Amino acid sequence: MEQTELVKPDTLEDLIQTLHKLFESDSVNVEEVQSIMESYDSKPHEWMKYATFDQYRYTRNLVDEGNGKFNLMILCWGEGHGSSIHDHTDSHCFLKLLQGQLKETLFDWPDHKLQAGMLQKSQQVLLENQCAYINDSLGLHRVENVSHTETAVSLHLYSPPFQTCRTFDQRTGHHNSVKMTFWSKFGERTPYESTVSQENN
Ligand SMILES: N[C@@H](CS(=O)O)C(=O)O
Ligand SMILES: [Fe+2]
Repeated sequence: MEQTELVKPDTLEDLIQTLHKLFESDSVNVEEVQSIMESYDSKPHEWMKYATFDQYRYTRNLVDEGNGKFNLMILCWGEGHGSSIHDHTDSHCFLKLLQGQLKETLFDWPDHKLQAGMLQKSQQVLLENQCAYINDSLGLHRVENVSHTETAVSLHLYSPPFQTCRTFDQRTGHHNSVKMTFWSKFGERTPYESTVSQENN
């Protein structure tokens, strides 16, 4: 298989260009994508225009549509904001910290026969510039900004792109399908109508 030469991206723009190259082929090299995302040193002035916060829940801000191969977005987490336990609709999910810290808790898929609650299987704190990876075969996760004093900003890449996911009730293991929306796209606030059903948080 052809290997793309990996050069550390100096800017967010460089990173986006490299990601476009890496996703030209049909197979995704997870380690390669993870390491290129990790090697970008976050510089707030480069992503500031996408970083818009909501008082009540984390926001999803679309940065790039990756020629239809991936969605790249910036998520902004206020103090104490977190997601529900959720899946990633059979896509690859890369999650890089641009600012602050996030706690990621992993869960196994619930066992329908047992009808029991969901037990967490591991937990990690992601630090600035780190890049985590998950897909449905590794399990489900919940992501939280547990800080009471600091916000957090993360860069997420999903391939292929998806618009719905499933959220899970930790106590019962029951799930719901939820539509995922963007608070802003390419730096412009999304009109109100299309943001009303954001429910993964
Ligand atoms: N997967 C979630 C964010 S996270 O909690 O990983 C989302 O795209 O909204
Ligand atoms: Fe997630």
